[in-house]
Amino acid sequence: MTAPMIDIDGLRFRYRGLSPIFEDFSLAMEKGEAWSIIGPSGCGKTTLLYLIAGLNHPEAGLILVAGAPIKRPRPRTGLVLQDHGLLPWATVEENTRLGFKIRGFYGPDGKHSPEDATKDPDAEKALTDHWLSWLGIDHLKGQYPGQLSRGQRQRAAIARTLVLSPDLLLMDEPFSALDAPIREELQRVMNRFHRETKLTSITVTHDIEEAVVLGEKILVLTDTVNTTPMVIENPHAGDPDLRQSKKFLDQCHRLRGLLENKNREGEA
Ligand SMILES: Nc1ncnc2c1ncn2[C@@H]1O[C@H](COP(=O)(O)OP(=O)(O)OP(=O)(O)O)[C@@H](O)[C@H]1O
Repeated sequence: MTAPMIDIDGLRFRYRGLSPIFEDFSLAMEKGEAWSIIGPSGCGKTTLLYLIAGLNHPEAGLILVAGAPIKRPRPRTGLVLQDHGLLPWATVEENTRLGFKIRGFYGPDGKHSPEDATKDPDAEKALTDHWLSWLGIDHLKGQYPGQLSRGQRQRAAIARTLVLSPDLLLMDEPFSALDAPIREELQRVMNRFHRETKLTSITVTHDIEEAVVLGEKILVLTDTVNTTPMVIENPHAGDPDLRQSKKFLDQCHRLRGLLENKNREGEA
């Protein structure tokens, strides 16, 4: 059996002076799975994502990613945030290539760039062209972020992450600032991405429909301390016609019920 992509073992975490968010929390996420994380505001969704990203550090327990304990951010983990974070003075193409520049600056040090990375300008150009075109924004590569719609900016941010060939994709509320039709369009893009690449991905969301559309497995967190993880199996995530199906409505209804119960437990 191959090792899980993410193996969380006995995690304890709290911010200084606050009550614990995770206590003896263990969970495995297998290679190739698409996960959603949902839960009430302040329950620790982003905190968990940042722990997996190596931006937060456990007080106790261990988090392994691709078999190695996480002590700091790893170069092969891709992170997409709600606020796309594009450089306003650089074009879409320059923004997309930013990661290559940073990797080129530091060299293959294992921190900013994988230790086996080699500099290959032709490969970098091919990857940039591929992902800009795959995301449908190649015609915008000479534009600046201020000239793009929000959805186009988020596509550029995704391209910038994907050109670096991550083996794990973490997304924190990536589409929450977008209007519903654009958000649904980008969810379809990510469904297609997962079908084609089978990259392990985790999306933090507060949106029940988004959790059901994107996550083959849905982790439900609670705003009291998280101990035993609650995981909902959601095998129909990514089906192109899911939104129109009864399965979708049923799953959203079930998740809404769980979240309401969890909130009530939190208030009790
Ligand atoms: N850097 C920090 N220092 C101290 N407390 C923090 C920090 N970041 C988050 N918190 C607190 O920890 C708790 C969990 O925060 P987190 O951002 O992980 O929640 P979330 O589930 O992602 O919330 P939301 O859905 O509102 O984004 C909250 O009570 C938050 O106020």
